[in-house]
Formats: sequence, C-alpha cells, structure tokens
Amino acid sequence: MELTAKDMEIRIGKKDIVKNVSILVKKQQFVGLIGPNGCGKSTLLKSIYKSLVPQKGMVFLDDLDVLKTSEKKISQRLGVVGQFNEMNFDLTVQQMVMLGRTPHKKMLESDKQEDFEIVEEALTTTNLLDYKNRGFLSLSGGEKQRVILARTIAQQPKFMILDEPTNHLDIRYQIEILSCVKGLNIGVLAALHDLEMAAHYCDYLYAIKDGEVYAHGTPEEVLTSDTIQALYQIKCQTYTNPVTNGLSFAYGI
Ligand SMILES: Nc1ncnc2c1ncn2[C@@H]1O[C@H](COP(=O)(O)OP(=O)(O)OP(=O)(O)O)[C@@H](O)[C@H]1O
Repeated sequence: MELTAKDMEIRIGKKDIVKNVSILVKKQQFVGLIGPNGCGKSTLLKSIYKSLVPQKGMVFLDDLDVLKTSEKKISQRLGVVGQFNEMNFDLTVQQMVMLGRTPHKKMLESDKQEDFEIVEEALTTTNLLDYKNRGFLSLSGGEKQRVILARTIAQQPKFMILDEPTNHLDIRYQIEILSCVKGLNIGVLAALHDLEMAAHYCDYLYAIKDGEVYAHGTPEEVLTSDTIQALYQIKCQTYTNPVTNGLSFAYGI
C-alpha cells in the first residue's frame, strides 16, 4: 500500500508543532523520519494513525481516506508500533499477540485455529516462542517492544508505522527488528534516531526540523555532514564504513 500524508498541520495549545508537512511512502518502501528530540516526529505519526486530529491535512492509504474511515477498517490495513506501550493489566505474551487479530474478527468471535497459527508465526519471527506463557508485565523493556511488534505482525497489516521501534533494544535486537520489518515487504514509515540504522534500512528519508521538512531524499542525499549539523547542532563527518561499506558518521560537539 502507498501512504500519502498531505499538507499536515498540527497545533497543540498555541504552538504549531507540525507545519505544512507532506510525506509519500510508495508501495513496499521503507521510509524513515529523522530529526532531533521534540521536532515533531511522533506528533506527525500520531496524526497519520489517527491518534491525534490535525488542524489541516489529508492522509490516504491507497484510495482510503484514513481520517474519514473507521478505526476498525484502518486497523485491518495499518499496524502501529508506538513509542510507549505500558498497560496496567497483565496478559500472557500469547494473549497480547492474539490482540493483533482483533481487527479481523466480528464482535465476540472466538479465536480460530488460523489465528493461533498466525500468532505462533509472529512469535517465531520475533524470537518470542519461549516467552509465550510469560506475563507481559514481567518482561524487560526490549522484550515488551518485541511483543508489540509481534502483535502488529499478527495483525497482518499492509502498511506499518513505527515510532522509534528500537527504543530499549540492544544492538542485536535493533538489527533483528529492523530486518524483520524490512522483510515484511510492506510500506513502512518509521521514526528512527540511529542514523546508521536509518541509512542501512531506509529507501528514503524525511528530515524534520522545527516541525517542517528540512530535507528529503535517499539516505545518501539527506545524511550529509551539513544537514546533520543543521538538524542536531553538532559537528559531524560522514564516511564509508570500511567493514560494512555503509554510510557512517563521526560526531562531536
Ligand atoms: N500534548 C502536548 N502538549 C503540549 N506539547 C506537546 C504535546 N505533545 C507534544 N508536544 C510538544 O510538541 C513537540 C514535538 O513533540 P514530538 O513528541 O512530536 O517530538 P519528537 O520529534 O517525536 O521527539 P522525540 O525524538 O523526543 O520523541 C515537543 O516540543 C513536545 O513537547
């Protein structure tokens, strides 16, 4: 699915948080949102996945007008991995991941064999099979993050939005999660802080500064020393990592 967010404007109180931002994610593209803390990435994502109503703007998933469509219909297509995933009641990991099947069920419909198979597969993909019967609340931050991803995978979305999905994760799981999301071969829009990960996994990037698109293009086009310096107010030199051959960065204040 293709995602188009056009002319998005979000004001909270008297502050303009997102100013006239347009984003396009083509079919099966992995698009990253980068930018400093507080620049408006989460706010923009929330307005795209309907957790926040924008003052202005349109959001389409292919021909579907997201802002005018019911939650249920949207969640049959769109999966979201948000930044904070705390909850107060304890479900097992399997029950949590089963919640991903809810948008595909009628009211009070029970779990079918197919649902259990899909959940099992999502647990396998996220390396969580051994945690199946553990209480969600007993898990570490990184394990919880993986459960939320498994729940989103079980939802079988055609498009995924992730807000800093690798928060809490050690390097191995950062790589595993991003590889796993990339391997789904669906359109993805993800806010990412790690620029090397963004360079490696993203097909296209939008750099946000003060609520506006400061630059957009391929990682090579966007992740230049000048842009990174302007975005984060730091010194930065880019280089090709001799081991990975990927884009790398040396930072300083
Ligand atoms: N409910 C709110 N009330 C007041 N200000 C808010 C609210 N939500 C967000 N903001 C402000 O909007 C700005 C953008 O926040 P947002 O969370 O979108 O940034 P971000 O780019 O995702 O940052 P981070 O990288 O730290 O997650 C911040 O200055 C934040 O304090």
